[in-house]
Amino acid sequence: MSKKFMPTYNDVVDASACTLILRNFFQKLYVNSKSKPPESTISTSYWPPPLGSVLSKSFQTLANRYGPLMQIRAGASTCVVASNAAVVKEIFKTQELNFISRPEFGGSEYFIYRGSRFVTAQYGDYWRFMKKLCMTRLLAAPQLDKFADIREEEKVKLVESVMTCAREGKLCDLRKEFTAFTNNVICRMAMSTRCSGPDNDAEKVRRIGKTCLMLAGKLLIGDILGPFKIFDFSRTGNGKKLVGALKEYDCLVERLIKEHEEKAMEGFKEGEGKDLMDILLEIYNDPAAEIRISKNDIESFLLDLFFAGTDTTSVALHWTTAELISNPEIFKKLRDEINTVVGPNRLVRESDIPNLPYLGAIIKETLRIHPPAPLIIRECAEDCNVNGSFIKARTRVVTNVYAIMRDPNSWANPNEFMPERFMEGSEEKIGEHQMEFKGQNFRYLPFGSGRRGCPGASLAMRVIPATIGAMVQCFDWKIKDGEKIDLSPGPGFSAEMAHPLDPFSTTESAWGQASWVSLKNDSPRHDQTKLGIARTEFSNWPLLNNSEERRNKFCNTSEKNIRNGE
Ligand code: HEM
Repeated sequence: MSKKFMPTYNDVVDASACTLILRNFFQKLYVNSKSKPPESTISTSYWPPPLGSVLSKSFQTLANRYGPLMQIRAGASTCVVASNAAVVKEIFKTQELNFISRPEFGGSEYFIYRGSRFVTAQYGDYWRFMKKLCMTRLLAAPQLDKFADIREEEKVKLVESVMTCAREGKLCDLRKEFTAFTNNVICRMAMSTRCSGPDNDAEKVRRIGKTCLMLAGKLLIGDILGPFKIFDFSRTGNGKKLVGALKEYDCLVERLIKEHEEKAMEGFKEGEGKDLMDILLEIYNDPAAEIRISKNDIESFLLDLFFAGTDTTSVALHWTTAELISNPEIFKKLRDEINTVVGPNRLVRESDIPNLPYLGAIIKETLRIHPPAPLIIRECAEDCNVNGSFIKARTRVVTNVYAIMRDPNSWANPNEFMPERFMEGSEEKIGEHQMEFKGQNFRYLPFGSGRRGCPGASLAMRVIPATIGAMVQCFDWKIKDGEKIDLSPGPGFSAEMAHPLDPFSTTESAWGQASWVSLKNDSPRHDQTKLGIARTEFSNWPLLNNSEERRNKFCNTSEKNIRNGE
């Protein structure tokens, strides 16, 4: 029952010359394929590459037509897409070991750390050793507890930075603030660096990471284009740039490793915490370690943590803020909960999270409706059958988490933001599995599932609620009358908002209403800290559809700020 799909190009937003070439290509492919026998019993569709469309949404639309397990061919690539809880249970649980590896992504040929990368490592001794290390030491609760001060300090700095913008009448670009915050948290935990100081190493890591992700994304599209790789200029342009960025990272981290080794030789002072690089170097130097890791492994692993942990967390913060601004009654209910449990004299702490169920429900609902990793990619090790359909060894299998967490068969009003569904006693009878993040409830998978699931879930579930709680305590957010925040997801693989919250501005009169209290914090480091807790009115910039108009507006304002010496 193999169905064929004639691609329509309505999905393709960028109607460029390239699209015309691709249209011819896909028409030919479609015609040619008519005479070929189907390779499997899975419904097959031939699909244009992702130029401008939201991949997870497009896959969801195709799944409505072709079923919860379908095969998609785009250019030289074939992949199988799973889109409902029952099918995914078979992949993630019943046949877990067969689907535990990840394929190498586009551009991996350019990765100087090839062979030692963790996120794309094949299931084997190295991956098992590193995963166990993550779960039992590096990202386990006792180690996360040791880093609690770092996260607390960075959260206060974030709040202060947004507040400074408000106080000085500057624009506040929330997306940048959240990215710098998550970047600082992970860089400080991993290698004791942050975006400050003369070297500004964390900022360098952020910039390099961003470049690598952008280039790897382009190369991935090159992968999909197959015969049209030539138009991607990857071999001459993006590939070289990627190698360049990775070499820059290599130099930076090698220096940091040297500094860490020198520090270890001197010996740690009492009470001085070890960061992840210190722990990894200990394992590197341990002759009895189960697996001997190299310095290359350490560098590559830290880059993976950075890739996997920074954007996902900041995107979740961004989406949660957008939903709270769009839903003032939910915002008010949350602030009431925080006022009752935490009070007005200190910021929400991670230890408060268990006592703030509505805050927890809001974060869970955000991760359901706007998953920061909407498509999970694995690879099938051996020929097998899933849901009665044959899947060939080495096939890429994409789990469409976005579609699963918006499946009307699993969720009431799936496209509505309703945190109440995650509260105890909810009529949705979500069940206790829903309350944890190991992905054993196969209709709720923001962090994936099983042994290959996200090792950073506990960290994310400490950082996101505490940060959102503090932001809700400190700021009032308002949209200009009659305007709405555009909650559409961004194109391609991205999980970001298509139209990020524009830079915010605040008015004098609103600032005049600010009330001040001092921040009381048990941690001795915060004794001296005075923080203004302000009920500040931020007005969202008009959401302009025209990107030229958006750019002009932003540039004009920046220029004005520069002229004013800000
Ligand atoms: C809201 C935040 C986050 C979300 C939604 C998220 C989501 C995910 C998902 C869906 C996967 C794939 C799981 C699978 O294949 O089943 C994953 C893998 C991974 N995540 Fe996260 N993640 C987040 C934060 C973090 C953080 C903070 C870190 C670490 C600092 C991290 C580190 C990783 C790593 C290393 C992997 C690869 C694991 C492996 O291949 O075995 N993530 N994450």
